[in-house]
Amino acid sequence: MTNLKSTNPKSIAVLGAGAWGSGLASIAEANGHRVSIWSRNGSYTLAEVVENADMIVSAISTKGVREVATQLQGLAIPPKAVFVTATKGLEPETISTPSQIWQETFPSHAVVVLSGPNLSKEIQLGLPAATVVASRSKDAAELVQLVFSSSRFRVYTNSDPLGVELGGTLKNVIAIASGVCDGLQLGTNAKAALVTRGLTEMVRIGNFWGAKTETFYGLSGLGDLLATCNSPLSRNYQVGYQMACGKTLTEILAHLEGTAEGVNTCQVLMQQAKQRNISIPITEQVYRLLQGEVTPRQALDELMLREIKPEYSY
Ligand SMILES: NC(=O)c1ccc[n+]([C@@H]2O[C@H](COP(=O)([O-])OP(=O)(O)OC[C@H]3O[C@@H](n4cnc5c(N)ncnc54)[C@H](O)[C@@H]3O)[C@@H](O)[C@H]2O)c1
Ligand SMILES: O=P(O)(O)OC[C@H](O)CO
Repeated sequence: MTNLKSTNPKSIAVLGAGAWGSGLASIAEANGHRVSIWSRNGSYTLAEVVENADMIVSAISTKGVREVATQLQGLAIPPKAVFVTATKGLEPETISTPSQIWQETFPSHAVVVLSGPNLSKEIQLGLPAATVVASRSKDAAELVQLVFSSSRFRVYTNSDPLGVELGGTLKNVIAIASGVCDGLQLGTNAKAALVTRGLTEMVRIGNFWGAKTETFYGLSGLGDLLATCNSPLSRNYQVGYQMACGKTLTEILAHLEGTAEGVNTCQVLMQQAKQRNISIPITEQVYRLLQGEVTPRQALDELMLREIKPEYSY
């Protein structure tokens, strides 16, 4: 059965040759598109890669997004090129999401967020997965949907780019907590409670910033939360798991393959929560753990012994 729509081959520039940039490049290439990849250490220049691009896909870690966007600003970008961002983080200085950085830098271009339960190692193995592409431009989201959809990668459109982007970003902190939960062997009940209350925390922060509640119950929120909180393939989960096993954050990060965005996201969220009086108790304990202020067991006790309260208080 093949009922996937197709589109003419497009020129796709992928920025970032890490795990996810390479994964997205492979999906687009397998769908017959012309893909060129740029990375800091690669042999092509940014100008060469974006020349004639129909789509510019960024899978750069948060820390490099503004720097690369600024470098691109001085280059000749095709006026109709669509920007796609797959980064899951927040810029500490501005609290901007990656899509906000791209939109601010390229105000006349459409920007699409691509986010979902997408552990790149599983996708490399050809295992089935689904994702979400979200934009204020329906046409741009539908174009990105066509470029990436395949029998192994099901792509849904969504009109809440902020909610989709925050789902992928905020779940990283809860994934660190889930790694701790498994590392301490706290059991399935504890994990269910943690992930469910983690989702409540994500909705609370997301609503504060203007994202829609229902987006967090979709693939880019709950979906990504389930994948990341249950898989040792997740780098964020690994940070928590290994801390629960007694390693220090410095030791873990020194050997971690790729980027665990949740470490920085947690700091940004805590600053915001303090300034704006938002209750994010799980994030607070992850923050204190990462800072070395509490042990994993003390963090657990702090959460369990909080003042008792009603379940819903968004
Ligand atoms: N790996 C996954 O399974 C996965 C899935 C979905 C989303 N993501 C998100 O995608 C982003 C990238 O993840 P990854 O796993 O590919 O990470 P990675 O560490 O493997 O790759 C990061 C890439 O960003 C580049 N980069 C970092 N700083 C830069 C700078 N200052 N200038 C230019 N380039 C810079 C690196 O060179 C590298 O190419 C993260 O935000 C992550 O949360 C990852
Ligand atoms: O390895 P992580 O923890 O960055 O998670 C990767 C993706 O975000 C999963 O969707």
